[in-house]
Amino acid sequence: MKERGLLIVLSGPSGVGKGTVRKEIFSQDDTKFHYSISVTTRKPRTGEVDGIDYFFKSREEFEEMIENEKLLEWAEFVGNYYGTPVDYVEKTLSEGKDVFLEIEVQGALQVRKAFPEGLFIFLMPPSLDELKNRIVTRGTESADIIENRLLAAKEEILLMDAYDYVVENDQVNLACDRIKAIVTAEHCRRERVAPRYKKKISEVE
Ligand SMILES: Nc1ncnc2c1ncn2[C@@H]1O[C@H](COP(=O)(O)OP(=O)(O)OP(=O)(O)O)[C@@H](O)[C@H]1O
Ligand SMILES: Nc1nc2c(ncn2[C@@H]2O[C@H](COP(=O)(O)O)[C@@H](O)[C@H]2O)c(=O)[nH]1
Repeated sequence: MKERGLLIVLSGPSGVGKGTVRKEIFSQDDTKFHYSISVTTRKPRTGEVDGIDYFFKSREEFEEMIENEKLLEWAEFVGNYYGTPVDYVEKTLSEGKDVFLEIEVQGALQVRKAFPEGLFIFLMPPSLDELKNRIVTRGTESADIIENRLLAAKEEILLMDAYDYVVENDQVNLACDRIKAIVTAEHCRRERVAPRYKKKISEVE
């Protein structure tokens, strides 16, 4: 039977740079991760494409997916539903490929329960002032939604201890390198390299 892939979960407060870091990682030639496209009831932002950025659904459609157990996890975040289609994750992992989720904290904690063997990374802003600066500068949300996302961020940051790693996103390229190094180390630790070395050691003994 094929060895299952690694489930990598990148989470953190709104505006910290999860999407930016994820896109940078996926733009690099050596990336072998498979991005799980989420489902949301949020309206598309300018430039966002259905089936690439998200699968955009109505609330009724989303609730039907919950009802039919089509989601690995889901959360209502500042007025919209977000969720991870379970079939894609299961199929891709069973093909031995690594799956990359970019999700908020409530969802990540649900995935932790379903996949305790996953790799959970929390992306941290250099400061709360910088987080606010980033989300305001992005210019995609109204002032009241920004306020609510920043309020949520304060609660979310308190949960960082539930993650395996905390990575600071001070500079995009550095955050990407840190995440890629963590995944490589995790592969070595888990199954790829470690058993080979264990075998070599037992041969010496
Ligand atoms: N290291 C960085 N330094 C400066 N600006 C950054 C950095 N990383 C991301 N940004 C900027 O911060 C803003 C928010 O980034 P991004 O949309 O990737 O955040 P996010 O965590 O995915 O947000 P959300 O959870 O709301 O989708 C963007 O304008 C992005 O260009
Ligand atoms: N629990 C989940 N959270 C998700 C998922 N896809 C995205 N997200 C997170 O929602 C917030 C808001 O996203 P935005 O695109 O409206 O800015 C952000 O933290 C995303 O990471 C998901 O499938 N499940």
